[in-house]
Parts: sequence; structure tokens; C-alpha cells
Amino acid sequence: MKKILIKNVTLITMTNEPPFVGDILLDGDIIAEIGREINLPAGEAGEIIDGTDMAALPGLINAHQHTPMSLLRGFSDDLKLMDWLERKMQPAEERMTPEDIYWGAKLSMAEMIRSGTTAFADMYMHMNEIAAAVEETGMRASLTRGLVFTVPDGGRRMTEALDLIERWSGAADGRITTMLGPHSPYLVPPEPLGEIIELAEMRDLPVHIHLAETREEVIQIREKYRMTPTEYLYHAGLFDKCHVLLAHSVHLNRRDIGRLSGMQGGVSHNPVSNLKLGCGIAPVSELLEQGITVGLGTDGAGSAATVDMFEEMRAAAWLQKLDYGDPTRLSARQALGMATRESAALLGLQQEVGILEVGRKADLILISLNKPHLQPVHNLESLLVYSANGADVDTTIVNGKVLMRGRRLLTIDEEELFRQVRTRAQRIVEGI
Ligand SMILES: CSC[C@H]1O[C@@H](n2cnc3c(O)ncnc32)[C@H](O)[C@@H]1O
Ligand SMILES: [Zn+2]
Repeated sequence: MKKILIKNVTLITMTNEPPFVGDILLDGDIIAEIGREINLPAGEAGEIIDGTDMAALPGLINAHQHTPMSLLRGFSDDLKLMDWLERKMQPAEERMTPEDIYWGAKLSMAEMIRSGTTAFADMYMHMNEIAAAVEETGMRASLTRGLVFTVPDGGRRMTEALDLIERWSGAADGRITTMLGPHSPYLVPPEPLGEIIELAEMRDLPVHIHLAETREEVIQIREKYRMTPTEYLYHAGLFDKCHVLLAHSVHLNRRDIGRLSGMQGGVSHNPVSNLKLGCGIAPVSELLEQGITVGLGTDGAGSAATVDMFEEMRAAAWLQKLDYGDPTRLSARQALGMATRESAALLGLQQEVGILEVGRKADLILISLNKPHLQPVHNLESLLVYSANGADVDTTIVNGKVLMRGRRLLTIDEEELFRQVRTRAQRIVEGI
């Protein structure tokens, strides 16, 4: 792979150093050099990108997604979570073919690349199709076959989960990793939960699970097991045995938060989905006070309606300020950290991505600042969180490969993509 030199760009490395204007050199899939001025040695070939009036930052990382649900964007509004899920989403999902899943996942990936997301954690079904789309689009992903135990399936879902892990872990030049995905405390009874935790521990597999998304979930689990959803997972041994990616974690009491402290992994905060479904505000400030890693995710476009991580950063900061009546809560810098470094840690990729540093994987984005809503630049971090949006991303690079340049997608044929998703989406929802 060739070298790419980005010159005269404002670098936000997400390490401790403040933003500075300099150059960054990518050599193949790795960040080779960062400095005030870098030049390619005479005669050495490479692409040079002029970063003047642009900001470079680590690619955003979406820590909780259901990519094919982009096909259900705008299909159902104004319902409570369980009605939305059972009356609208699940009947539509039952009609989805593997090809629908492939195109829906690709639609999400196009939107993610366009809005500066370079990696994501996904939980869904027909994961071979999603993995194939990841391979083609060039993104980085942690993939999980969602496991529910509502009706007996003769072990089919579990077999698919293990096949995904076997076939795709480390695939696509290492861009694909995998996890085990018990859906939630309310769809996974104690026995299969215990088996999944045992397997995760034995094979050193991370676990991706929804937790305490609604008040109704807390009531349901209390009635069934006389515990909070967090206690239910804690007593099953999940937090002391595995790396865990907890999606949502809105309804946690003080003792629940104590149970999470010291866990490997952490929480994916999904503020836009929580707002739209009226779930509540996650206790992000308390989680951070207890040293728990909190990243950011969108959830699927079926609830969040977009998968733009700029919206999530802004919503996360706003919600903590509103919840406490305190504007000092959750700064722009913290929101950026959640969308990059912290989400990387949730995906188990803290050594590879999430900050711009020599030796790390070359996953980064360039944001064009020559726009009325991005001038003047008093504080770049503030501008990125409170003023920017996904459409301000000019260039997206993953593993040293340019996936979007000047807002043109280089790995996805959008014309064909839109043609496919229009007819498929229509067929899937008809009559529901
Ligand atoms: C079995 S694959 C994953 C499963 O999760 C469903 N889902 C999407 N969004 C949410 C959410 O916010 N809470 C719970 N479950 C969700 C999705 O529709 C799939 O069926
Ligand atoms: Zn979810």
C-alpha cells in the first residue's frame, strides 16, 4: 500500500496535546509520522493531501449499531420501545432476506463513512452478509450475532454465532473482529446466559449486550428474578469474567454502578435513540466518576433515524448538562473522547485506533472548516461537538485506505445502493 502525506492540517490527536498545525504521514495501514513538517524523501512515491483549513482527528467509532435497520429508518415513530420492537421492527425483520441485510448494512456503512465513522460494533443476524459488506466497503467492525432465546431454535442462532467467530475473526486484513451477543437480560434466561459466559471466558471472547434500556425492563426483571437487570448479569458472573460492551445502561441505581466499577469494557451511551424512544438519560456522569469507560453509539437507524456520530456527541453533552442543571458537565473534549478513544476501548481496539499516534492504525478523518457554521475557530473541540455535523467530513481513511475524498465515496456505488434499498425497504414494510 502506498504512502499518504497530509500536510498543513490542524491535528486533534486525542492524546494530551492541544490541537496544532502540522503534517501526518501514513505508510500502508499505519501512522508512520506526525510532526510540524514532514516531507516525502526525494523520489519516493505517495499521495499528498493538502490539509489547509481542515481538521484531522481519529475516525469516529460507533460502539452500538444494528446496521441493516437503516432499511427501517422512519418506518415507525412515537412508540414505546417494546411496542416499536414487537409490533414494527420484528415483523419487518422476519421478512428480511440475507440480500436485504447486505444492502441495509451497506446503506448504514455509506452513511457512516460520509459522516466520519471509521469503525462500529454491530449486533444483528445474517452476519456473513454484514461481514461481506464490511470487507467491501473498507470499514473496521466488531460483529456479533444477536442471540435471543424466546422460541427454541435447535441451537441454530448459537451455531451461526460460532460460525461468524470462526470464519470472520481477523478477516479483511484484520479489520473484522467478533463478539458473542446475548441480546439482553429480558431475552436471555439464566441457563443460556451462563453457557454464553462460560464460552466467552473459555475462548476469551468479548460480550456485547443491551442493558437496562427502559424502566419497563427493570420492572420485568425484578418480577422474574427479584433483581435489577445489572444485578442479574452481575450474579451470572458476566462482569468478572469477560470484556463486556453494555449498550444503553440507562436505568442503573447507585449499587448497579458500583457493580460495574472495575469491569473490562464499559458502556455504549446511545443518547439519540434514548431520546427518541423516551427511554431516559443514562447516568454518564456517575459512570465516569466510578472510572467506568463510556463510549458512544447510535443504535440502529430504525430508532436513532441517523447514524451520524456528531449528533451523538452533541446530544451526550447537552443531556448531562440538562440532567444536572449544570453546564460544566460533559465537556466537548469529553464528548470527542467518548466518540473516539473510549469507543475504541469498548471494541477492544484501544491499542490500534481511537487516537492519532505513530504506530497506530491509519484510521482518521478530515473535516473541512471553510464553512459559515465552522468559523471563526476560537476552540476547535467546541466547534466539532456543538457546530459541526457529519456532512462537514471531507475525507475518511480506514487502515490507510481512502474511503471518501472530497465527499465522494470510493468503495460504494451509491446509485446502485439507492436503487436496491428503495425497492427492498418498500417490500419489507408493506402491510405492517
Ligand atoms: C437479534 S439481533 C438484534 C435485535 O435487536 C433489536 N434492537 C434494535 N434496537 C434495539 C434496542 O434499542 N433495544 C433492544 N433491541 C433492539 C433489533 O431489532 C434486532 O431484532
Ligand atoms: Zn441496540
